[in-house]
Amino acid sequence: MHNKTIAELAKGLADGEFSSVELTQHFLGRIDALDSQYNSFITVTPEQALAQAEAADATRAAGNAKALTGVPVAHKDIFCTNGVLTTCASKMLSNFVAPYDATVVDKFNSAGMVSLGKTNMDEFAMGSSNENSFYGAVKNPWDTNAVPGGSSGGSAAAVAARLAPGATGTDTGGSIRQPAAFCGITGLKPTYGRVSRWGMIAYASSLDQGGPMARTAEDCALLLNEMAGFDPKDSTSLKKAVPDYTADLNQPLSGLRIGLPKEYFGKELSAEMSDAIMASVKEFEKLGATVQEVSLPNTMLAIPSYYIIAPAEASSNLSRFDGVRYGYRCENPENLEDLYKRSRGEGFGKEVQRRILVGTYALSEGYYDAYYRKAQRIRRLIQQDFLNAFNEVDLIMGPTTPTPAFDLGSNTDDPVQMYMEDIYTLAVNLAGLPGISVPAGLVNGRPVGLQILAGHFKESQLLNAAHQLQTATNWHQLAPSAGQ
Ligand SMILES: NC(=O)C[C@H](N)C(=O)O
Repeated sequence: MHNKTIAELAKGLADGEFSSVELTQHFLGRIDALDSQYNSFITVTPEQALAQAEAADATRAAGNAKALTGVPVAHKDIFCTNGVLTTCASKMLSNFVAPYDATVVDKFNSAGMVSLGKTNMDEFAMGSSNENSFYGAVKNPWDTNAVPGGSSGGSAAAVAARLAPGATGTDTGGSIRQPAAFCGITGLKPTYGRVSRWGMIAYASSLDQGGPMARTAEDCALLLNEMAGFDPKDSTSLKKAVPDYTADLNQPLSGLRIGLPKEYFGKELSAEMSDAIMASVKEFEKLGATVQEVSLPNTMLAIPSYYIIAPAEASSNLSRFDGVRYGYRCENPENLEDLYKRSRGEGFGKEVQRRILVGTYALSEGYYDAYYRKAQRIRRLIQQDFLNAFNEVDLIMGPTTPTPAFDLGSNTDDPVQMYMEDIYTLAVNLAGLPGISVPAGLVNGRPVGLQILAGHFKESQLLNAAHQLQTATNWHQLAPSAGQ
């Protein structure tokens, strides 16, 4: 059962091949038996999952099932879940039981879906390797010496190891796409404003966006159908009708214009990586697409710009964790200042503290113009680069990451090297665009991802291209031995 896609599971449920309770028990059993190897879950909720599964089976028996009723998934532990521990992988929130559901969680529940539990992540979504978790690093199911990517590393590892058929993720600078690439699954970052951020613990509010992670583009389309839509509780969610994302999956690709940014194929990309990506591009040519070079001249500025803007917003968002209202509180504070200092000093991990310091500095008087304002101006130029390119082509393609998954511990002493991992993903968030990472084969035995980008709100086009690739090739079916 665990090797079936969400589309196949939905069909199996509809055809009465198995019940949601059976399916849910099967995945809970796998988590129990296998997750000690990967550490992909922070919290597993078997009782709630089985209650939801029973309710789903009853709904189906009454003839009221919807498309994904009874399908189990996992939620990144950044989404608030009513009555369930919601930690953001931080000691700061290690005692926080959310009193309400995030809109995304609520939508999944209303669709009759089952939540297996909450997945591990980099603390407050800050990281590219899932090594910054208070609950310990997540291991890549393809090779437990390798990182799964971050920050949605638990979601990616759980899906790759077949512990859940799909999961939610969030992407501020690559956090869905990069772990999807490292774990050999498919992950979609929607257009900024497409999915509600309400109840998704804020990191950098002008960049954060939730999205689906699953094994196939078709499954991502099914999940996005349930996630997307206007939410009056999120002022940045957009009032725009949600199409059926599965409707265009089989559109032919003849005449599709693909742009390859020359900046994405520079010397930081190895020949093996480039060959893997070009093999996918060749498949699109066979499907009738044309390929041309495009330029995104400000690509290299995405890293310095993002790593000012994201920490600046984080320093403001994370000021709410003060040891007073909720979350971790230090023992025996001497006075209010001591309470703030020690609660935050003890409750936040190193990388989170680094970003709060960088962000506070960048926003401080005298430095604001030199850093924050400048970063925002660069952001505008980066967005313009994409708009110019999309005048010439329909989709942009390139690698999701410069390398396959690196070894655990290999970048932890060098934050700048870790930030460099995000070179191809950050600009997409700065521009608010949608992007998808799809499996594109293996390099040195570890998965690599092809990133496909489209104009604002063109998720259907991305999913169509990704699905056609997955119809013509079988890279998305490769499984780590753990998943067999
Ligand atoms: N949150 C993300 O999208 C990951 C990115 N590497 C960051 O640390 O900001």
